[in-house]
Amino acid sequence: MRTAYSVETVRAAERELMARLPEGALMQRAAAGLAAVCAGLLGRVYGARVVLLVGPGDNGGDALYAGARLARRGAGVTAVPVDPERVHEGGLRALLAAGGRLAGAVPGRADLVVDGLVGIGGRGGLRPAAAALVERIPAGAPVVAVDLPSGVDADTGEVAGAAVHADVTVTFGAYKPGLLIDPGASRTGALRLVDIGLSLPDPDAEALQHADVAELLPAPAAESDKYRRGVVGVLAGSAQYPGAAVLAVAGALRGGAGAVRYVGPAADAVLARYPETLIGRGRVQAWVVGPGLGEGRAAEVAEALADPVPVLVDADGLRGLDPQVLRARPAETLLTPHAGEAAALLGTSREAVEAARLSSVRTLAARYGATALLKGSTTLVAHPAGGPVRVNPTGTAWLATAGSGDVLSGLAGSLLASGLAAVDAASVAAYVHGLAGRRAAAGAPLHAQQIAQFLPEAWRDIREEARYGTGRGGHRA
Ligand SMILES: NC(=O)C1=CN([C@@H]2O[C@H](COP(=O)(O)OP(=O)(O)OC[C@H]3O[C@@H](n4cnc5c(N)ncnc54)[C@H](OP(=O)(O)O)[C@@H]3O)[C@@H](O)[C@H]2O)[C@@H](O)CC1
Ligand SMILES: Nc1ncnc2c1ncn2[C@@H]1O[C@H](COP(=O)(O)OP(=O)(O)O)[C@@H](O)[C@H]1O
Ligand SMILES: [K+]
Repeated sequence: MRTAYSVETVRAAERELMARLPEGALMQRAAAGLAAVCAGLLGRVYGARVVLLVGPGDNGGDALYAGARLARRGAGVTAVPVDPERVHEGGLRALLAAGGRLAGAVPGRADLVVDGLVGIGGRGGLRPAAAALVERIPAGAPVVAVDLPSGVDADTGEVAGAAVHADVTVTFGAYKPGLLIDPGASRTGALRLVDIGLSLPDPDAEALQHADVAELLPAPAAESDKYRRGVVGVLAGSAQYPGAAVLAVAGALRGGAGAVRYVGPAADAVLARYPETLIGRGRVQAWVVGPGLGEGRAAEVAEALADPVPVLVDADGLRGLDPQVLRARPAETLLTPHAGEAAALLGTSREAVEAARLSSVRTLAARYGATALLKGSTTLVAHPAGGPVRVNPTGTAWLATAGSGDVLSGLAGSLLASGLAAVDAASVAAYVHGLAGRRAAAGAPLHAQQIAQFLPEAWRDIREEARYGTGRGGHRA
């Protein structure tokens, strides 16, 4: 599990550790790790042109001390401060003593740029003086961000105005949620964590990795039968959107349940493609409700919600949901909106949800008393009682294709029916779906049926890598 911690938590852990260490020891650990990553990227340090963008706080201090280490190995290091009156004193002294120099403007050429403008002390978008330095970063020069790309909110991943686009981010002590969640995540490039010895409590966000998913994936026991494995009911599709039913069933058939039961007007289309589907009402261990339902189906949605089993609500099923009804349910509810549907549930705009994904998913879960999976560039899963938000590390923007969400809801519902808790079903489904999407796309456009077709391969890869370390991996960073 990759875990991430809020600024407040990181600061508290830092204070606790700093009290037990000589002054400046933590910053030296950070700078040593940063310099090592920079040296690795440069290959040859001697003679390399390194530019440090230096803000007024300790983030600038880290950059200066790392620059001093590179200068001692023969790099030509130029520090450009945002404000020459406010530069980390010890760091500047170290850099100058190592042969580095101070400049008033960003040089036109660099082999490496180090972004030490702001770290966890940054608030809001970059101010004009800092943003002006970012604009002058020489084209093509690789950028290493110190702790986080300046301009990205460490706690949320929100970006208000200008922000650095890093090729590599070297973060200290712990990942911060903003490094894992878009739009911040798309600015970090490759993530490197430098251990500075912090002891940390429970995380604020967490991302599953192959081994975690492998442990959660259901597998039939020797004495299993189709009913014991769980039956998932799919209430989806309409005369207008029969394909949504087919795609939700396609996902559900590949999600671990022993049988898929379809309810709705698209039975012919479903059977034509998947004759193994059971048709019509009957007992189920979980419901998937909503894909392609169209209008005027509220009574059927209400009927499914009245069944005391876990229910996943997606797409048209999300319209006009009553939080009181969800809160009163004796079993878990899982909502799987995209940003537009989440906006409707929260009474805000799609843009507001996309700009603040973390707070949106938390609010949604708390307000509706349901587990919430917010789809999109970074899929997030929140539990109604709080706790760490799950951040999905797999996926590709090629997944933004019609019907992709229907496959996801079928898959997640099938995992619910096989007994996973809603948070696990949601985050495992997003993980496997994202991996299948990447396999299916392989750099080219894909369509939703392909995602479903690649689910077994993704599933197998996860199990194999966890067991033998032989899979092809699934992590974005
Ligand atoms: N603590 C530790 O043990 C360790 C900490 N470490 C390092 O310290 C970093 C935290 O350092 P920090 O607390 O000094 O804050 P930092 O990120 O440099 O930013 C504050 C400065 O930026 C300014 N500023 C703020 N917002 C801005 C904006 N939007 N646009 C422009 N400027 C803005 C703000 O200006 P002010 O508001 O004061 O005018 C203030 O001067 C942390 O990320 C890690 O790198 C490591 O060495 C490991 C050990
Ligand atoms: N920019 C993106 N990057 C990664 N994944 C995305 C992006 N946009 C959408 N997705 C994923 O694609 C799927 C789209 O689902 P949804 O919006 O419900 O589409 P549909 O309703 O057509 O099925 C979700 O799994 C979502 O997380
Ligand atoms: K930075």
